[in-house]
Amino acid sequence: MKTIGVLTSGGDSPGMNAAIRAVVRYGIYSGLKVLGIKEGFKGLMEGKIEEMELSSVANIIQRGGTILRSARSDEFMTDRGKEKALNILKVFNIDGLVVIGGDGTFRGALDLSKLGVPVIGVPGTIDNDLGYTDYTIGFDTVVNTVVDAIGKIRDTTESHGRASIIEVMGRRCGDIALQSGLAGGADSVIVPEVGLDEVNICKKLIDSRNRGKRHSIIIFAEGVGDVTPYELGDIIKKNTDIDTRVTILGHLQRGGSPSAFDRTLASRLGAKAVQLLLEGDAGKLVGRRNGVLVAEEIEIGLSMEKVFDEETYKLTDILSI
Ligand SMILES: Nc1ncnc2c1ncn2[C@@H]1O[C@H](COP(=O)(O)OP(=O)(O)OP(=O)(O)O)[C@@H](O)[C@H]1O
Ligand SMILES: O=P(O)(O)OC[C@H]1O[C@](O)(CO)[C@@H](O)[C@@H]1O
Repeated sequence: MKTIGVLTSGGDSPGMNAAIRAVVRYGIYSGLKVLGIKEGFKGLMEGKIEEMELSSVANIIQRGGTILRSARSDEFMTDRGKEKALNILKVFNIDGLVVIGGDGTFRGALDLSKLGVPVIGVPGTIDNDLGYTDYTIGFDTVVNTVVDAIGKIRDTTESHGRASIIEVMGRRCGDIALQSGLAGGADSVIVPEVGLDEVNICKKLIDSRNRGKRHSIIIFAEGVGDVTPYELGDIIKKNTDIDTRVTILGHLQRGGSPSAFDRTLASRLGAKAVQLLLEGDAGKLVGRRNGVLVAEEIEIGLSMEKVFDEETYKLTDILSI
């Protein structure tokens, strides 16, 4: 193995830069030439590639976003798109590839692996929606960002005696809502894994109001579906007469400097990805389970079920009585 490429794909996540830095520095330390592929699989198909030096990744460990930029590409999902990508990999003599992204990115990696490309996936997504790893890079930072936002929203919610519904990201996975809900002392957490029980939410609000509680915080995961946070606000007003406000945290959650946890995870996983390529042990996803770094076959890692943390869900409910 002489030359490796690295790309970031899907939604960016805080810590992606730390992972790029680790791949580049560990690669160069190991005697490899490292190429940075811009804009994910799209940039790969278009040959948007440049050599990375030690200095290319200086001063980025603390920065959010991704210096390689990210993209989502439908064309890459076609046979023609993958043919283009394979061609570019040959033109640039890329012997191994590190892709940093979420489950969609890993499905793309699996396709490339089946076509004979030695590829390693590094989990960079805020959603924490992958079953084979306890944490994805970016999740910890986002939870801290959301907890900080909850604290600020709580101040004004309390002053006005309202209920605040705060929508957080996480397409099909309630982990961001769940962890930030517990850490932020939310009264209710609504996640796609459980769904919305508006009767129970209204009952809880009335009970706590009757006990003298002046305000409530409801965390609403964006992937819940049928009812929007605004519709939930209307339902609450109609059934409890409690004034509600909705805050959609949106992309504010994905920016900002990564936490120490995410920087550490990204650094360790980026280096492990390069190690596996050097050992000829490609076609894997790297991650962390029970504090230990792991590597799973891409297909197996993708098929591992993401287990919903019922215990934390119940605890959040109990502690908010
Ligand atoms: N089934 C698939 N087969 C091949 N390539 C795929 C597949 N699904 C997604 N991809 C490629 O991976 C890219 C990123 O996927 P996606 O938009 O789902 O983000 P992601 O990697 O899941 O990250 P995030 O969880 O942050 O959204 C897609 O734009 C597409 O090019
Ligand atoms: O960047 P976009 O295309 O708005 O995507 C937003 C989605 O990406 C994620 O941030 C990561 O998958 C989701 O939580 C969110 O639904």
